[in-house]
Amino acid sequence: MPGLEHARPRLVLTTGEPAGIGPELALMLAVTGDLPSGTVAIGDPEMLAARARQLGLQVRISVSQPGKALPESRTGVLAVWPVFLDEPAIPGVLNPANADYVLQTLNVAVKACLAGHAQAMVTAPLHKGVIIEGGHPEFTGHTEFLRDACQVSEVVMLLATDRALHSQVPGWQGAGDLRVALVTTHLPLREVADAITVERLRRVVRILETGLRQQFGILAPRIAVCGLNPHAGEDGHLGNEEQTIITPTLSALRAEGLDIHGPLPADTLFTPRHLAGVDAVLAMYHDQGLAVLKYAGFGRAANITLGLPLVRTSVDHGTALDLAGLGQADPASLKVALNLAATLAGRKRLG
Ligand SMILES: NC(=O)C1=CN([C@@H]2O[C@H](COP(=O)(O)OP(=O)(O)OC[C@H]3O[C@@H](n4cnc5c(N)ncnc54)[C@H](O)[C@@H]3O)[C@@H](O)[C@H]2O)C=CC1
Ligand SMILES: NCC(=O)COP(=O)(O)O
Repeated sequence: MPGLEHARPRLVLTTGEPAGIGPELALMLAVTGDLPSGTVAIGDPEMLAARARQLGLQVRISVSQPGKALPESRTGVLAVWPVFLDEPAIPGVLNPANADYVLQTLNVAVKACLAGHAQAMVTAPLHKGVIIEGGHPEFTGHTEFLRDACQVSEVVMLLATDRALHSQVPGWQGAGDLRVALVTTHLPLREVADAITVERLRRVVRILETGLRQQFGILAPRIAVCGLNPHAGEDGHLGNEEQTIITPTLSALRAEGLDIHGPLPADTLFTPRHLAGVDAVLAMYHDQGLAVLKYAGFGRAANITLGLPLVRTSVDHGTALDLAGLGQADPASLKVALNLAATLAGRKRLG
């Protein structure tokens, strides 16, 4: 958009499930002046103003429209592109009638990024179940939604703790700071093994390796890959996916020049000796990788979707309905996600 180009990247922040903690986390960061200055939130302005009043947060909601000039974000001001709720939101109480509202905030963000009105999108948490109940049975998460909205065939979910987000951390040993990517994302465990195919593993490793180089500036990423089964299959006695799929695929990728190790037993891969020198761990499924990541750094990590034509980051937590409307949720992960988005957007612009 000529004439509206920001010195700093514009970040669009979807405020997520309106009954969850997303709206109040955005408001909290506005109060403390921790929103990067080009940030604009997407959500219902009345809901945001009401949540601020309820929590006693002194925030002025400044409404604008995509493509129009924005007031600079500054302490006490939350710039908002409006999307309107279908029904009033009650903190902690899910309402499927607002599922379309949540998806609409994502559509506005994607459109803005693809049109160049924003340089990155950051997502506060949504509730997958209520979106499904609200008439979208195919919905499984932001990651897959963005893959489809951007019309790419594969994306990769990578979570990283705060320090590991910066590739040049001297002496990073992996003992407490991690980057973890997933081969499969939001699938019932029963379906995971069938989803691990040579083709998918190949595509995921390629996207991960490219993302580590291009987005994190790691020249020759070293990737360690978990096995699927206990003890990486125990030579085929505890499952054969390692022998039939994972090992041959990794060997082929190694022959193509990738610095890739495994499959390694997942229970010992996440120990300092095995993580030394490793830039990212590739886990086969959601809880195999994310349980460890969250143990290492819950609340100070961010989620990045690799393989999209736009920059997208997110928090490391969910909607925390038990905390919504109480003002007790910690905004630290949202701050990490916003700062990471600004860094990645800046790099993309330069690169
Ligand atoms: N990026 C996203 O949109 C994500 C969405 N979700 C969704 O969130 C919903 C709830 O998921 P759960 O598994 O219950 O995870 P959750 O992260 O919402 O809650 C797990 C526990 O962590 C606490 N917690 C979460 N965020 C916190 C914060 N910022 N400060 C302090 N404590 C916090 C909660 O109070 C709860 O005790 C699900 O529908 C899930 O799919 C989960 C993860 C990411
Ligand atoms: N646990 C991470 C997670 O579920 C993130 O999901 P999403 O970003 O794809 O919505």
